[in-house]
Amino acid sequence: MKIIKLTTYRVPPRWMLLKIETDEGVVGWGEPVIEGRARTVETAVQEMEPYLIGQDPARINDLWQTMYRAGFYRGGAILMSAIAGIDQALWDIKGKVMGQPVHQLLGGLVRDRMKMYSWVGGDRPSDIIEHIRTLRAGGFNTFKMNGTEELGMLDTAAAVDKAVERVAEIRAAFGNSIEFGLDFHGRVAAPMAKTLLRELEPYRPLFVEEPVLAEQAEYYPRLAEMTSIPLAAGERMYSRFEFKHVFQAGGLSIVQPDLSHAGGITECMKIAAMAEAYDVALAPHCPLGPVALASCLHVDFASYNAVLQEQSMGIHYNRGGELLDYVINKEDFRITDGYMQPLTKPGLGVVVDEEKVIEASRNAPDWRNPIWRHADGSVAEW
Ligand SMILES: O=C(O)[C@H](O)[C@@H](O)[C@@H](O)[C@H](O)CO
Ligand SMILES: [Mg+2]
Repeated sequence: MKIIKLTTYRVPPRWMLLKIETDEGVVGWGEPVIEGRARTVETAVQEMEPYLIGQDPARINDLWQTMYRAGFYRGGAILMSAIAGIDQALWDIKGKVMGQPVHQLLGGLVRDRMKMYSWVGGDRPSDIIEHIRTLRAGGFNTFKMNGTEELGMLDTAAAVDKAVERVAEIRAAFGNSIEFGLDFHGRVAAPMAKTLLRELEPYRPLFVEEPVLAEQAEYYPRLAEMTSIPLAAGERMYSRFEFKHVFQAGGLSIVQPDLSHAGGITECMKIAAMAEAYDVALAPHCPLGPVALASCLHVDFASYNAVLQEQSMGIHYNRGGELLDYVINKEDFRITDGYMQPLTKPGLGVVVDEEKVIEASRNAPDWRNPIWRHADGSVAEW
């Protein structure tokens, strides 16, 4: 079997789907994308084509290593997202050829169902209580929200109180009947992280995500020393070579590699194994589309230390397109009592509505995240 064609489709709300065709008619789908840089990743996928056309899609490991090493320069958000989506599509092809869901090719199920969580509250966390109530009625009991709005490197007690009050309201409304993670989203600089973590401690969030920016990873162990709140990060780390420094330094209780940013299934399985060796939990990041989510789930169902899975149904980014809009087998993505079952169709288990994808790709908007500014006019981390 040989790879004969790669086609990318940028589609609303902010995703990109990749179709890899073979000379025997087997097709694989991937989701190579960096939110807000879809066109850049699209060019990177096109630049990877010479390594793939005419090659045997079964040789995923060789194709992965060639894409990673052959161009001399390597790593980073763009190239690793391009490799990620291609890798996903190659696993999709392999599963279809072998008539097996990908998790079976990864050693089979390590659990019967996977715990999912849902975003609440949007960019500027508001009316969270109602949002949690609605989602709880649908069976979720684990949530994530932004921990704060924009925050200065040195901000006020009032700004800290505002962030803490929101969390206090949640505990007052729901007690310990729900769990929630707080995503600092890189908005909190090191000087403020300690204060916020200390003030949030009594409310016992399930985790705090990106307590500081990934480029400040050396703070993770120091922050972990001063809080009992589990610290999580990983969506802006792109290979096992980046994660290894974090495992060695310690500080993270949970790693959140993104299956569409960190080299795909092949790489994230290696990151998951490294994490297990350090007793670090796995909670793949996935605010994206169905192929990215399916790829996460196959890794989750084959990884002992997978504890939680993000999914984008109803997320505040999904304007103009929802998680399952391009999926024919929507019933396979049902979430019951906050859990998903394994995807059992051959490959990744996503039956893509290609007509809808092609139609939606005709005038897909170029999604960009908002540019926030502090009161003094300087750019704020979004
Ligand atoms: O935890 C999450 O889902 C992420 O922080 C998410 O909010 C961002 O990755 C966003 O997709 C960037 O455009
Ligand atoms: Mg996040």
